[in-house]
Amino acid sequence: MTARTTTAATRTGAPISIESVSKTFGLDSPNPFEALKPVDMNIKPGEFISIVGPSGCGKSTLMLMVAGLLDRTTGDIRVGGEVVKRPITDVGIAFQDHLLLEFRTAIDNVMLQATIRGLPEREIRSRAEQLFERLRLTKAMKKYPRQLSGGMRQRVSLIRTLVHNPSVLMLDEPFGALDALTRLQVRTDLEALWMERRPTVLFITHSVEEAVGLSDRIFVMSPSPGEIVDEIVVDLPRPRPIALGESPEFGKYADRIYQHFERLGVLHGIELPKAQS
Ligand SMILES: Nc1ncnc2c1ncn2[C@@H]1O[C@H](COP(=O)(O)OP(=O)(O)OP(=O)(O)O)[C@@H](O)[C@H]1O
Repeated sequence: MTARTTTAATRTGAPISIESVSKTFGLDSPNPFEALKPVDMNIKPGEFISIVGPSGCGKSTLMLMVAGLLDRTTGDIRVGGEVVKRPITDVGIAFQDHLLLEFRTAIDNVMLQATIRGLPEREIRSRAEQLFERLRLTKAMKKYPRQLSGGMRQRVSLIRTLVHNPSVLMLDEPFGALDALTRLQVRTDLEALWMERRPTVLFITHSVEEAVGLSDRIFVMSPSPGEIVDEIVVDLPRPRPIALGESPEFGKYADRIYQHFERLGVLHGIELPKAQS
């Protein structure tokens, strides 16, 4: 797939279609391992999708296949209408580990996107500076990662993921290592940034609260080998409040996901919150 040539201002989210995509590792070995059963998803341009499921169910495997970083065993994946055959370029990817280079300042870490992708440096620097300001991180721009808190580092990583204004964002547990308060802050920042330009987002999380707080649609996966057991449309207004967990609407969505986890043996002996009507 070639990088799109549209300017940052005009780019919008790309549709993603996933048809009967499965993954078995070590097919040629004596002990092949089925990590993912066939999965189907149709993601609309600019949609915010979460995938929730227990550890090891194949969430990251699916994301890596959509990004073209891992071969699929069966099925078809299209991003922006093009079949994924190699790593896609019009994408921003963030993982739980912020992966900032220690010997580069925050702004220089972000500017790596321009260097690696051969993008116009002035345009990207100006957008980077706007994003630092937007996330109240202007003072952190010239600091090195070791001089920043964990939450600041993760937000710098988010800026690096977004600075080239990709059509698709793939976020694999990006808040996993953060404390609860910082998670709330980064979640709010992510929703606000997404609402400005609406890239298509694939968000992987263990957190039911984050999935409901951020998504247009949630795909719930079974334990390994993973398959999709439910698809939930989250019909809540945006921006969503920080204290969403206290609202009855939130309770209904969260309850539905927890019921799956209980039925599938992921949760045992836990008193589930009763959805209020
Ligand atoms: N390269 C590989 N070779 C063999 N098995 C692998 C490989 N990569 C992943 N797996 C296995 O596939 C399964 C799914 O892994 P994956 O990382 O996709 O799960 P996950 O749902 O993202 O888990 P977590 O939430 O813990 O990050 C796991 O059992 C994992 O050990």
